[in-house]
Amino acid sequence: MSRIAYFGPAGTFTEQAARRLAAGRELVPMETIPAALTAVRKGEAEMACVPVENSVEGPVTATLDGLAEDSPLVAVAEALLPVHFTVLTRPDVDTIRTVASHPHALAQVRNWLERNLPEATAVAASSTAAAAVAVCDGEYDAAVTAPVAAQTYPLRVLAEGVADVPDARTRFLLLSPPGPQPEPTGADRTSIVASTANRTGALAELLTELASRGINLTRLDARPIKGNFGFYRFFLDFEGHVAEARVGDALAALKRRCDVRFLGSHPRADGVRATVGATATDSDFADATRWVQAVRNGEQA
Ligand SMILES: O=C(O)C(=O)Cc1ccccc1
Repeated sequence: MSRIAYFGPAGTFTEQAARRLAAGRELVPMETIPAALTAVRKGEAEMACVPVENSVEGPVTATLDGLAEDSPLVAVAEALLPVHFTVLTRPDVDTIRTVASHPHALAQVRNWLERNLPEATAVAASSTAAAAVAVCDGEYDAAVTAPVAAQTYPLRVLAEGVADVPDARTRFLLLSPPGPQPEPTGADRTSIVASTANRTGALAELLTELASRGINLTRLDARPIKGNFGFYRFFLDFEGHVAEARVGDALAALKRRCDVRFLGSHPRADGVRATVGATATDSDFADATRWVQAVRNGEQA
């Protein structure tokens, strides 16, 4: 059976996403996001499941950096999970002085903590489930976790359904080494990372390549290139699939301009169909290519 490495330990939100994306496969928890990616790069797992962005806190930077560096991995599927939290404590604790969780989780329950546990100090843990493990071990008094952690660890539920922003969601990716793409569905997302020269208009030119081909951008993040202060990589997600003419044409144009790494084309979890700009359909591109060929052959002008 193929192994799927996921950002663990058991009881993380990512485990729930991995169960949805890779049902029936062997799921192997990894302590960190880089460790999950490394397991795939070393061939110890076939794929990895990791969080990539959150509707409240934005990008998961360990995932973005991990995708830009080292050997390429591509996203073949994504899951979108609603994120509300459970607060767990040991049955013997009566005063909560410390609350641990993943920084993204702490950021999403800040108001709740201020109102309900104003005396408690928030402590960052590597994941929500790692915080639960630390509470079991007596390191901290409470953990902000995924609901499933209440079934995974012998802890007492202090509060459920905790979320400062009611409709918060996190998107997760299933990553594999480069290989055949999932088939286009009409509701796909393509992701790339581009490093441009640091000069006037460089980013605007990249965006224009997409806009002029009728491609709708869904996310843009900048991350510093480490060891090179003031220089950035740009992570771009946009509607469409590499198999579609407008996307292939845009990727070729970007490749001529700068350093580009393809991070995959896969169906969107929300099923939102791509809006294709007028004159940017596959048949528009095919007609134009045929005309150029005919001109070259001296058959048309
Ligand atoms: O720590 C977890 O459970 C994760 O899977 C990462 C995470 C943290 C906070 C919200 C969503 C995902």
